Amino acid sequence: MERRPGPVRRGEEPPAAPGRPPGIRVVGLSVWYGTARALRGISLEVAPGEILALVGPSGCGKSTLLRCLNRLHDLNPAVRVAGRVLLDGEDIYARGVDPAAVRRRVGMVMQRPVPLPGSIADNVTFGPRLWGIRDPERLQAIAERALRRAGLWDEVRRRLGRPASDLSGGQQQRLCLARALALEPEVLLLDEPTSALDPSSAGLLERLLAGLRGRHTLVLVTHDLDQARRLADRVALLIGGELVECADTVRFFERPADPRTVRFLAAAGRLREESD
Ligand SMILES: Nc1ncnc2c1ncn2[C@@H]1O[C@H](COP(=O)(O)OP(=O)(O)OP(=O)(O)O)[C@@H](O)[C@H]1O
Repeated sequence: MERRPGPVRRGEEPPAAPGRPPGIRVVGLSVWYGTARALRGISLEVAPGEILALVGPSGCGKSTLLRCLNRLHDLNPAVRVAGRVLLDGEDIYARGVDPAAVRRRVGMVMQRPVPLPGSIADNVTFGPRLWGIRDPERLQAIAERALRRAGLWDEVRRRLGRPASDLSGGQQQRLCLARALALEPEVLLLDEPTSALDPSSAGLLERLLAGLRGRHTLVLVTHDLDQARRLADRVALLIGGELVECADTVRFFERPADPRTVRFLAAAGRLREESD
């Protein structure tokens, strides 16, 4: 099987061809915002091509963990990250690894769709243009492919030059997905991607994400336990910055091992009674 190269070092062209997506291994990861510790020695693995859902009460550190996986905290000097994050065995925090190249391999979709100023096409081709692709035909092909994969092509094909802000909220979130997919990321991080959407747009996005399984490795932060159950192959529960349990989705919901998981699921009304 084709192996992808490791994290790209400064001055190298990042990999673009999709092959087997990488596995992720998080080892002893801790994060501090100033002196406040937000993550406490998290270790977990994400298998190549699977969807891992991160769940837990508000403030438990889900988004903090997600932002470690593409070195987004590097942009905030008040944040300290300790530990390792390995993509196919290579530490993305190793000396000489370019964070921008990591973020190309590890794309992200945020909770609220925030289109960039400019047209629909400009939004989708933003990343590829940043990485030096100039040929208009190539950019158009990239935009079409990404918009198709994000389920938006048929709705926007005749108005690619219109402002992205003209789109509905649900369309804007799919545009953000297209913008991330335009760089052919191997890993996709999703921070509550459907929570700001109406149920129909949320359902559509969820089906699109399910379709990405296998071609990308996905890590999804969600408060929606039904969504985690529908989408994820495995679920990880964080409480107070600690990893409580990481298990196959069915086992997580039906036979949780840790009493704190049992309490969390019971409080959310998601624990089936023995007699069920
Ligand atoms: N930029 C920041 N500066 C300071 N503290 C922060 C920052 N971001 C998060 N925190 C703190 O770190 C802890 C974890 O926050 P985080 O956003 O990762 O939790 P979360 O589980 O994603 O929460 P939610 O479900 O409410 O989005 C919280 O105590 C939060 O207040």
